[in-house]
Amino acid sequence: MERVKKGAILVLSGPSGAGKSTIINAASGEIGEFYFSISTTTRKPREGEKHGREYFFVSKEEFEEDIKAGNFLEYAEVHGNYYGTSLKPVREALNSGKLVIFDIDVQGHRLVRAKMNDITTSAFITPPTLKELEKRLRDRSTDSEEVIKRRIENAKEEILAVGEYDFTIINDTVDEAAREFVIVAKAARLKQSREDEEAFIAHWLG
Ligand SMILES: Nc1nc2c(ncn2[C@@H]2O[C@H](COP(=O)(O)OP(=O)(O)O)[C@@H](O)[C@H]2O)c(=O)[nH]1
Ligand SMILES: Nc1ncnc2c1ncn2[C@@H]1O[C@H](COP(=O)(O)OP(=O)(O)O)[C@@H](O)[C@H]1O
Repeated sequence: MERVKKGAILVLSGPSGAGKSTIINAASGEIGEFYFSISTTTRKPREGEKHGREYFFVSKEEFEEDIKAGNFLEYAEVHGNYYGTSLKPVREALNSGKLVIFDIDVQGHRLVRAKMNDITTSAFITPPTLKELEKRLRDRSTDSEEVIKRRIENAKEEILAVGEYDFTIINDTVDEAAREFVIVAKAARLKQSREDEEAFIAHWLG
């Protein structure tokens, strides 16, 4: 009997400006094949963002339709907007044995844990200090001062959830944080096939 391979999940969370996108991009060539879950959001696109690449940008009404239809694996309100993970593509990627990477907030992480704990690995990423986070958010120049202030206030809450994650990555330099992310992704892959424990045992027994 062939050992059936099923996918695994890697959740990356951290405050706005932590470096989640930067680290995933920097490490993407080193972590083998993976599926990045593109979320749906009611946030307005930033300059340079493309529908279907960073996010699926929808109206509040469309998002609420999707909630009603049961289309989301999880969703949450973050910094005053809705963000959600569509169930269908994630299910397909997991069924084909892929590592699925989520960039979602601490509420989303709790929901994924509640549903798929046995195949989930998680990492919380943060700059070394709140002060450095503020500096990076301002230097990124993608958000208004009002939006930045809100995100900094939320960061003070989000950091309290750091202990809920398997790993913490301190994003001091991009190179080092990306190297650590590669190790975390390898660890996440070790949870592949855990769903199929019974099939594995049957195969092992011969
Ligand atoms: N729960 C949940 N959170 C999400 C999802 N997509 C993105 N987020 C989180 O929403 C927050 C804001 O994301 P974004 O507006 O892109 O800002 P950024 O973190 O500054 O790049 C981040 O903490 C993301 O991790 C999702 O599908 N579900
Ligand atoms: N190690 C680092 N040192 C300095 N700047 C960084 C570092 N990592 C990321 N940045 C910068 O900080 C900003 C926030 O990073 P980003 O990846 O957009 O964060 P997130 O996706 O978590 O919101 C970006 O302008 C990015 O270029």
